[in-house]
Amino acid sequence: MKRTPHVLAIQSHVVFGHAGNSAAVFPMQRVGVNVWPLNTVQFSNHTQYGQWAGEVLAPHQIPELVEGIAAIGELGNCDAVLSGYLGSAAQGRAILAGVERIKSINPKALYLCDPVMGHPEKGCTVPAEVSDFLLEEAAAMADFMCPNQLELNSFSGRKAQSLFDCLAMARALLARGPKAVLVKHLDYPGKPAEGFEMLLVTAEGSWHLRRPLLAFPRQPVGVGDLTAGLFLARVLQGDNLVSAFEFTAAAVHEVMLETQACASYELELVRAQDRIAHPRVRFEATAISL
Ligand SMILES: Nc1ncnc2c1ncn2[C@@H]1O[C@H](COP(=O)(O)OP(=O)(O)O)[C@@H](O)[C@H]1O
Ligand SMILES: Cc1ncc(COP(=O)(O)O)c(C=O)c1O
Ligand SMILES: [Mg+2]
Repeated sequence: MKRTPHVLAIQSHVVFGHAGNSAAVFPMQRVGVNVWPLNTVQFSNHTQYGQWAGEVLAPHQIPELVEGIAAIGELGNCDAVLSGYLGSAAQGRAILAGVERIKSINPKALYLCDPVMGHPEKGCTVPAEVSDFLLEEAAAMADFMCPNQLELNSFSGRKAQSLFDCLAMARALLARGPKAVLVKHLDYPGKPAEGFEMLLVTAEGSWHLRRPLLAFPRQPVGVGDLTAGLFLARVLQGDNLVSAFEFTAAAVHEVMLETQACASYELELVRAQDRIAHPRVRFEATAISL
């Protein structure tokens, strides 16, 4: 029988709704992965509501929790680490120390870093020390990075001017160490208005994918976290990177369709669960080059 993969997922938790682990854990489980959620914050709701209650986990808790798992002899069963929103560079360094510890016991373990910097237009940004940390330190250790275009622009210090420019930026990030860069959401002048586009860049090649752009009165939050979690889950299930990319686009689109049909602001993950596991739609990634 095929072993069930295990993922240590280090990101935020919201009590109500879906963002961070609250957007990623259930879908990862639904596609067949055991998830160990390590919640970096516990907030009442995601921050786009403009108000929330709750607390940030003290940075020393991250190594303590990882050591606790080591102490019961289970850390070597960790197949991958997923990290999302970071409150500080210190929290990021604690995560990298955990990744290093896990890779020393299980050299095959993977690390996916979602370099969350928020959307300036959504009113959510991270301190400069966090973006420096992501580019200078996390990229060197990550097997996969999943920025959106705003995050990629921020790494590059300029705005992408074309699709090929996005590709060049993703390749520059790839050159810092990861095996693959998944750009979850492209944005460039001249992008067709009716499409939502993504990019996968590896040492072997680059692939572009377009799915329909759906209209929402308020953009749902947590889509990036869902995307990163599903991509990692499918890679751990044995998909090649292009198949995992195509699966992720389809499964996320199914969630967006269900969310739109329910006129919901929060992602309809429970209602869409069968379609997450078995998407009815399919989008083909097409190879592109510079
Ligand atoms: N098919 C779609 N149609 C319309 N909006 C979408 C679609 N897929 C994702 N989105 C929206 O696009 C943004 C996704 O951007 P991305 O950068 O991947 O993630 P996030 O902002 O969640 O980290 C979110 O605002 C999400 O609600
Ligand atoms: C607590 C929390 N975690 C994570 C996120 C990131 O979500 P997204 O996937 O939309 O980038 C947000 C966005 O507002 C948030 O409030
Ligand atoms: Mg995001």
